[in-house]
Amino acid sequence: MFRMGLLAALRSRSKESSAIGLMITASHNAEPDNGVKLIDPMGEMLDQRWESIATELVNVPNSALQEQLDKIVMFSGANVTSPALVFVGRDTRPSGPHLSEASITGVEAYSGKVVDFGIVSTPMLHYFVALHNSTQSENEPQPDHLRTAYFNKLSLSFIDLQKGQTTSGNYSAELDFDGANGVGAIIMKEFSKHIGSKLKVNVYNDSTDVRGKLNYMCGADYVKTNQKAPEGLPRIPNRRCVSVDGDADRIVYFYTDADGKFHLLDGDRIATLVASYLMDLVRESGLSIELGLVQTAYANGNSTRYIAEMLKIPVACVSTGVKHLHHRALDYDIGVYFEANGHGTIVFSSKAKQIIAKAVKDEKAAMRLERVVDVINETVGDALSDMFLVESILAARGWNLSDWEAAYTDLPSRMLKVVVKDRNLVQTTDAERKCTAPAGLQRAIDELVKETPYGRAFVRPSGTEDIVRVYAEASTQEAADLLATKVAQAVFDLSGGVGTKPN
Ligand SMILES: CC(=O)N[C@H]1[C@@H](OP(=O)(O)O)O[C@H](CO)[C@@H](O)[C@@H]1O
Ligand SMILES: [Mg+2]
Repeated sequence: MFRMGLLAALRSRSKESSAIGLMITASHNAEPDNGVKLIDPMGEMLDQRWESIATELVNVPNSALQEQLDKIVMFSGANVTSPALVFVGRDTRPSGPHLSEASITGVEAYSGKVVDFGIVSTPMLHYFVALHNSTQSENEPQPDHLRTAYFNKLSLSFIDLQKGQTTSGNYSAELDFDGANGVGAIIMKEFSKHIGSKLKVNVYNDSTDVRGKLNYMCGADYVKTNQKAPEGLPRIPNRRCVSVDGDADRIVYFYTDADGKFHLLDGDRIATLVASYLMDLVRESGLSIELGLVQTAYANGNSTRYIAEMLKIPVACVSTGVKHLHHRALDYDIGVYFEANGHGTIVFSSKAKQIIAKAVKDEKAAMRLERVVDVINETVGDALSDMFLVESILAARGWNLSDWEAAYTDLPSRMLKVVVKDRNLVQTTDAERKCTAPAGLQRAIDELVKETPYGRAFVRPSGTEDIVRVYAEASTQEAADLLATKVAQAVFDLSGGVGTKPN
């Protein structure tokens, strides 16, 4: 953390002293885990070329630290005598204050200036960085002003989007919120003060309970991975529920029906809901704006078919990781991107924003489009901002969750992990949908998929854990489970599996 403080100060200097963000969080992972996310001046993720620089910097021995820093200075052309500014934030982990202190010490050791925001969500810090650099870069940073701007931006546009709703239909303005015992719960309670009666949000898993550990048996990742409701929420039949993750950049919706069956509405569902709504607004307002959607290979096959065949919206598939989705989404006038796990947002080109702003005077649909631009945190996926948008769309359509779910039926799927000696032995191409190494693995997968109706499967090395991930889908859950297991066995046999063979 200390060295990431140094690096953030250096990065600021390499970017004309713009503010750089340093967020201490391990997101959806277990409470004892830790991590750090660096944020570039426009609020985007750290430039990919700096990822390896960061990795090298944390791994050199103390004796080589200065020399390594000098190398980065040379590479980046940073002027070491110019000012540096770093915005620091952290999630609610018990390790946070200590790690935050270490990173602040790093920035200050390199004569950088720190603004410490304390506990914030990851998307908030992204937004603060972007807003400061784009509007206030000449002035002293104003933390309170930035915070207020964030809450106002989202809540005022949400309130506006709720105005003039004619019919509520099956929509009810109340939901149960699983805060994962993290910062999402704190932020949601703050928002409730701003949005008042527009939406009643019952916040659970807000870590007031001493047993409430971050992400433990709750949160968006738990719900998505286990395909079941989190602990800590009442089981009210058909109640609309949401779960966010530990740093509130992911969100999924779910409900339990009257028969006790669990229904998940994940990132794919949010993407299709948002894209179809935006498409309607664009068509209604007659604007010439090109809309596109970006997914990864983990998107359910039926969501992709629905987007391409029913919505007739162009859909692209890219490698896992938000940085890839975000980058590709920038190719469209309006780019909607979501990972199946619920991390995503919308990006609007400046051309799209101009066209919308011009049309606002005489077009109701354009006016709503403009409000959508405002309710969205374009810098990165933001659970709260995404929730406000989904709520506005459900209200406008008069939908409950089963109305939303009726658009298409998910194909049953299964995800497995395989521990191997060296995950880098597995190499992929075609947005990770095919593997090129080890020899014979792709042929084995192809054979297994051929035997499975509606079968699809792929494997890839995780970018965040030392494992190979297996994904399979098929027309039935049994078939998806079987396909995933057989593919996992092939990975185990051909890529140096460790421990017991998947069964
Ligand atoms: C299948 C899956 O959910 N993978 C996650 C996970 O990446 P892996 O590279 O699969 O470990 O963590 C990433 C960071 O949170 C997230 O962007 C991504 O979607
Ligand atoms: Mg997260």
